[in-house]
Amino acid sequence: MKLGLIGDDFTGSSDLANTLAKEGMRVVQYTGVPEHDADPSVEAGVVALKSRSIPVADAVAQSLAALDWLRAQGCTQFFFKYCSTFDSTPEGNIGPVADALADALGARQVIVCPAFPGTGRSVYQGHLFVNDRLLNESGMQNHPLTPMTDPDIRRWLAPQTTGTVGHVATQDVFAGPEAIRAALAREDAAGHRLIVVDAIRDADLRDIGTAARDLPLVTGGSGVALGLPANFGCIPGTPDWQGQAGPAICLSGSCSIATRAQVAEHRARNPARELGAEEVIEGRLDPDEVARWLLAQDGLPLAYSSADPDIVAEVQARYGRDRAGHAFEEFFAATARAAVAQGATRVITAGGETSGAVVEGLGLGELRIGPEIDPGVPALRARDDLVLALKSGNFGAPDFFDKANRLLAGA
Ligand SMILES: Nc1ncnc2c1ncn2[C@@H]1O[C@H](COP(=O)(O)OP(=O)(O)OP(=O)(O)O)[C@@H](O)[C@H]1O
Ligand SMILES: O=C(O)[C@@H](O)C(=O)CO
Repeated sequence: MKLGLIGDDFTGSSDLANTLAKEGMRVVQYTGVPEHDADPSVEAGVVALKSRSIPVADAVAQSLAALDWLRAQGCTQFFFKYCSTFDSTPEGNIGPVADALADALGARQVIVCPAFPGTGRSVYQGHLFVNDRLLNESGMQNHPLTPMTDPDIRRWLAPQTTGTVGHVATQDVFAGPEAIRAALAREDAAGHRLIVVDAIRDADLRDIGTAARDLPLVTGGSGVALGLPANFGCIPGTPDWQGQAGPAICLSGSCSIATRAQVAEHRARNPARELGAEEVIEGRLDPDEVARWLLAQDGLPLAYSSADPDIVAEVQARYGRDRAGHAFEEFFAATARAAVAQGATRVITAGGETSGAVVEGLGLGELRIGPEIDPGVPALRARDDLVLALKSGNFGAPDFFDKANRLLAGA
């Protein structure tokens, strides 16, 4: 293994694996830290954690355990993947995990770059944009777990790290890899270890990748991984894919804007069942029964709890944010388990936390990466009889569920 990657959620990890696979790396996504060594043919190993919204100390401990395993597999460079919308709170977990990994590796000049132009996320003069909106006006200010209320990544990161935050601005990035290297060295000399790097185009990300060739640790969204495989001599290509026959189900616990639009579009033409917060949280809904309902439908069935921000706020005020979140996640995991036990072979999930709960609930250890469905979302093979698509909240075209199902089926 050459490149060792640690993802703070499962959809984000598959987004990252997708980028590396398209750039020609042989990549596998692991659910948590594996207990065995990797197959020697794997060039890039993505250890998917569910560490974005857990207590800081747990996120740090899990990330360090992942780092130990990746080091033991022979990796020479490491990557910490977080969300392209920099999902975190003033306590963490991006800063503390980046600090801990940098300490363990003795790394300096640690790039911090959430940009992902393919999905509209760019970093300009230290500020994160989603398309033409600043992050804090993009809808992310209403995120149920990590509301993002400041678009200045330097300012948002500052309270999360023990050091000071540096910046490599667009004018240096546009000047190419040598200028980026020089700017990183300048920020290092000024005493900054975590350095926010601007990027607004894929070409910028490739140049940053070239500049990062000898850096032990890079952090960011999947975008900044774009330029890394070339440093290992990889050549872009399309991963192989064998379609999977059998029944499909969709599960959505994401309340993000893109998912809510996808749910509305899907519901208009397919069987869809809304999971009521009261019933789920108070344990009055049976996941086996919901799984039976899903498998009894014609068309592509969807079970969802996706709701508008005012409804989510009411649910959280009544039950508490964590209790509500966990109840839905456990419910989706149990429903997926029951549906697969009853014969489902294609499972499409929306939402990072939701997808993580489902993959863990299904006990899937390794995911092989197939072709891209939409930017940031690959087809995944878990077993000979089970394929998945794990969609990040704000990713995907309006008809994502249908599109994913067609590609997973090999149509
Ligand atoms: N109706 C609801 N009321 C309150 N909380 C909900 C509701 N539906 C889902 N949730 C919770 O909101 C959280 C949504 O997070 P999740 O990561 O799954 O989606 P997302 O944030 O849109 O995706 P991503 O992290 O990929 O951007 C989960 O913890 C989920 O259980
Ligand atoms: O980077 C992104 O936006 C996604 O991969 C993600 O992590 C959303 O949960």
